[in-house]
Amino acid sequence: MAKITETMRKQSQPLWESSFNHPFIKQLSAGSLPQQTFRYYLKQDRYYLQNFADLHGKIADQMDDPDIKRFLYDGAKGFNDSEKEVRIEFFKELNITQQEIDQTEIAPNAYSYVTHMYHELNEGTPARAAAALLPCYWLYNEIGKRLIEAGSPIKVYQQFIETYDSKAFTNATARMIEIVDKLGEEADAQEQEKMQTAFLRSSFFELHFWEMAYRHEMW
Ligand SMILES: Cc1ncc(C[n+]2csc(CCO)c2C)c(N)n1
Repeated sequence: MAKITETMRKQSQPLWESSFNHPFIKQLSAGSLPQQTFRYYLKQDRYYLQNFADLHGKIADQMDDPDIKRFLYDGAKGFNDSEKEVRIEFFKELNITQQEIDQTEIAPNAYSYVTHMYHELNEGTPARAAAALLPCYWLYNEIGKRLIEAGSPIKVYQQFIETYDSKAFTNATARMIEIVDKLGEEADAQEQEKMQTAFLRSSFFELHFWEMAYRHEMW
């Protein structure tokens, strides 16, 4: 039988293709993405990343397998240390002040995405929540791999691309795929379908995250 992540990846292909071809990504690579748009993205992504780390911990609490537990706890912590450091650097380079951060309200799509992930955990199961986390790793890794060759003429955009093509990040993505496959094997057919839906919805919110930033979406 096909691995559950193979099915998920196939089902989400049209959404992922739209992410690869989104003007945000095309312009990030070409260097023509307005800095204001990238600033907007970073400020919104801050909310996302905080909640993403928090969710890793909450899902880990509910996992039985000690290796999976450790990976997820490390993921929550690893984000706090390394990815956050990169972001703090971006904030400095783009003069995003603490005051500006404090004054930024979470935008509709970021709110919906985060709410979706908590819903999968709180009203669903840890396996569905883990499936909801996976596009975050996997889509960004595929974007990183696609963009790395051409790179970007803008320094911060280039740094952004490099973050997601790194060996450490590629390994973390592979491990997260393995985890979701294992949880899929342990699930019955109905639960597998719910995991697939959780993955597909996150893929939708990933696509709309670019669109949200591109349009500077507001309530
Ligand atoms: C909307 C959105 N989706 C995915 C990522 C990428 N990302 C965020 S945390 C993490 C895991 C480990 O660092 C990854 C891959 C992002 N930044 N913003």
